[in-house]
Amino acid sequence: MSVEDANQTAHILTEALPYIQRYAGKTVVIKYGGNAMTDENLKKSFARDIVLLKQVGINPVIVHGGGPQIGKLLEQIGKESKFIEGMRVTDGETMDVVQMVLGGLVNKQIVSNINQAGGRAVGLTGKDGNLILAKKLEMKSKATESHPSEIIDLGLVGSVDKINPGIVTLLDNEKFIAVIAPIGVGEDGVSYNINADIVAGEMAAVLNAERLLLLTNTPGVLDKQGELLTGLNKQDVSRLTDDGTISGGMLPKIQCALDAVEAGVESASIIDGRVPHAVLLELLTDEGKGTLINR
Ligand SMILES: Nc1ncnc2c1ncn2[C@@H]1O[C@H](COP(=O)(O)OP(=O)(O)O)[C@@H](O)[C@H]1O
Ligand SMILES: CC(=O)N[C@@H](CCC(=O)OP(=O)(O)O)C(=O)O
Repeated sequence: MSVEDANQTAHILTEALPYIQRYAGKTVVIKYGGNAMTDENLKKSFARDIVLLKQVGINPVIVHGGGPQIGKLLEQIGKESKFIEGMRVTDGETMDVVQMVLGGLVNKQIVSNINQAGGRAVGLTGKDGNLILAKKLEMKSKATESHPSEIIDLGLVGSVDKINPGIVTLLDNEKFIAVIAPIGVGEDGVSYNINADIVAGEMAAVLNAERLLLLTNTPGVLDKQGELLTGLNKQDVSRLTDDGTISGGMLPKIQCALDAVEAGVESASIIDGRVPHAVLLELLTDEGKGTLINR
């Protein structure tokens, strides 16, 4: 290694120090979106980042999605995916696929990658330890002059009723990393499909997290010209939603980010999970990019 390279490496490591000191002992909730799980190398670098955070005393809690992966299996069994305002319409058969993909394939792959990287991950769904109590989501259509607001039936789509974080805290105390699939359980034992962004936002609020990071497949929230919006508050979001700039999967993402900061999370960031080591860059360097959401 040349002297210049060595200096550069040392510079990067020392740059991380104030960030490590700032976040040591704090919880960071990381939403790992299905769209950010693009290739194997990226998944492995994500896992290494998480292990590194844990190693330096930060407490990462992972909430993952898997929308595209659910869509792929549904397609294989000849079922079409249908979304309304970023939420998957979920009948009984779809719910079985959701549980297989989120609670099984995706969850265990993340757990396995973290463990391969030297960490101690434990996979959970919201059913484990009654972590996520859910109820049926009540979505209403927007009222227009000619149509009053109507209830939209999304089937087995849930909203978070209550989070019992005991199991997550217990795992953290024992130096494990919790990897959570967004499946909730109703009072009657019924399973609900919950948008992963919503679970991540609620989890961050309940755990008093310092940061919420939402990893997705865009550089952040973009304006109508496709330019990155680096900072947004509640008023900006409501304007961008009303004029249609924010739509589809970005709707629950931005809403949960706002809810989390309103509940006391220091800040929420929507970042590009397709960039290798996006988590480390965002948390431990001056290089963090993406959209920062504040109160
Ligand atoms: N203003 C916007 N800026 C960026 N992405 C947007 C915007 N409005 C809608 N989107 C869509 O939201 C998507 C991200 O949400 P989603 O597909 O649910 O991702 P994830 O699987 O990471 O949760 C983007 O890929 C994009 O298609
Ligand atoms: C109700 C609802 O839409 N649930 C989502 C759960 C997975 C998810 O949120 O995955 P991403 O984060 O990858 O989009 C779904 O079925 O796709």
